[in-house]
Amino acid sequence: MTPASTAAIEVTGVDRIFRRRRDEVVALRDVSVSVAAGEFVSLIGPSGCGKSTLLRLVADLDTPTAGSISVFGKTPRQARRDQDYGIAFQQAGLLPWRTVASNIELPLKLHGVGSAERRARSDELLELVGLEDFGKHHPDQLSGGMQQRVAIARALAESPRLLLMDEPFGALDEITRERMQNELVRICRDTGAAVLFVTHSIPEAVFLSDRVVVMSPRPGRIVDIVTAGGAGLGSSHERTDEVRDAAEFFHTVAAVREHLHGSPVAGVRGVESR
Ligand SMILES: Nc1ncnc2c1ncn2[C@@H]1O[C@H](COP(=O)(O)OP(=O)(O)OP(=O)(O)O)[C@@H](O)[C@H]1O
Repeated sequence: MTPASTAAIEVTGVDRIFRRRRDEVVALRDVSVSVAAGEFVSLIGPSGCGKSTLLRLVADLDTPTAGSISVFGKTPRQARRDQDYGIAFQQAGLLPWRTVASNIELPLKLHGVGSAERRARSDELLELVGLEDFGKHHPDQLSGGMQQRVAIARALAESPRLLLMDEPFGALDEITRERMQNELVRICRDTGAAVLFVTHSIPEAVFLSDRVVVMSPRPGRIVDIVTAGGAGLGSSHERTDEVRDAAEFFHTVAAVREHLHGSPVAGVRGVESR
């Protein structure tokens, strides 16, 4: 049993260098960051700064050139075997020939869970993401936002303590996107899952996160970590639509924006300079 104090993710001194013949791309250089159990952390930075690379390393889809990564105190490989995390990426990635319910049940089926238990779990998850009437539909009968909710339900199927999400709402219109953000806040509050979330949207990162990790390009490094809670926005589990109109929200968005553009804001609460 992992002690509750064990971090969900611990990344220490990680480099990822892609080498091909004489070319070398330093995608990540000396990256250290942790995500506590139940914490919501976003990665934000310009295109090509290594956000997806970092997420892929945590998900055991790639290995670091240097440094170490642990997930609940285990190697990423062991965490993957133990189904400690669920993954949701930008494209919902649903199988079109399967119904919504059987898409959600797929990870359980692959791990040998019996059909009655699978059905009970998919009913529960469909309700959680507000799609209880759509289990028998096929993905192409759903809107983009509904498909994303199915993908999130599938990522939650094995009750992971951690979600790895790479721009899951990037393809959605603004209204659906805000609705999905509200849903994700509720789901995280209900399940207590930690999240490592990649996004290009500063307001999305600030709305969802306890901390926003700001990265710089070439080589990808962490330049700042903005603590949204420390900036007066409270825990990520308590965010409601009213937060979007709060002065603290605009102030924190401005702080992240200025750090992205490389000029730290003097006197901003909750900003850890690195
Ligand atoms: N398999 C690979 N082989 C070679 N270079 C790669 C590979 N994967 C990523 N890179 C390079 O590593 C750098 C970081 O890429 P990555 O996809 O992590 O960036 P990102 O911040 O997620 O970008 P975006 O915001 O555009 O999705 C880029 O320069 C990219 O070209």
